[in-house]
Amino acid sequence: MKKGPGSVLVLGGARSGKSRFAERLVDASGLGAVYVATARLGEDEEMTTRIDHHRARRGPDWTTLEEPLLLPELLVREAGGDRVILVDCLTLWITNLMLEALDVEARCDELAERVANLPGIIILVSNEVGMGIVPENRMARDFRDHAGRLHQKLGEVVDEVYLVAAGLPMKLKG
Ligand SMILES: Nc1nc2c(ncn2[C@@H]2O[C@H](COP(=O)(O)OP(=O)(O)OP(=O)(O)O)[C@@H](O)[C@H]2O)c(=O)[nH]1
Repeated sequence: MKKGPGSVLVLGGARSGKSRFAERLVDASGLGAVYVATARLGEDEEMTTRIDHHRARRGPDWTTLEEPLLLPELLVREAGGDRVILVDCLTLWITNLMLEALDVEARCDELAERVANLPGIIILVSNEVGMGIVPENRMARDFRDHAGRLHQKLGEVVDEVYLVAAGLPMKLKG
């Protein structure tokens, strides 16, 4: 990964090892680490346990920010300086926008524009959800489409793209 300004998209399925890979990129940069979680805390016990594991793995050197909705705004505030920002994950952000009935496409356009223009290193983690059969449920189909469209938009503007499967990253761009 570049040490200068740059942006990276890390895609993968559930439990693919994408978060761990993204964290390794941050560690390798040697810069201050900011973890931006889009998950809402306290949704259920199982999620709380997962989050505890993530926090323990990251350790005390990371700054953690939790932002379920206002992600572009947060990046504008936090990007730049001697920090790397890791956003985990975009698919949960899309879910949160959908549950609030917000304009997902407009927010995704804004995110891609910010990522293309902000200083510093930004690493975005997202679930590749489009490879299964077409869901019967309308909301699930919309979600899948939003995620696919956002990944394409970001794929155009970021410097590097990886797809992680079985814990192994495959470089798609950069
Ligand atoms: N609110 C909050 N969420 C967190 C924190 N740390 C991690 N998370 C959330 O945990 C989620 C990722 O956890 P998992 O579901 O275990 O990851 P996964 O995608 O199944 O697995 P991998 O592909 O291996 O990363 C992300 O949505 C994060 O937002 C935290 O400190 N606070």
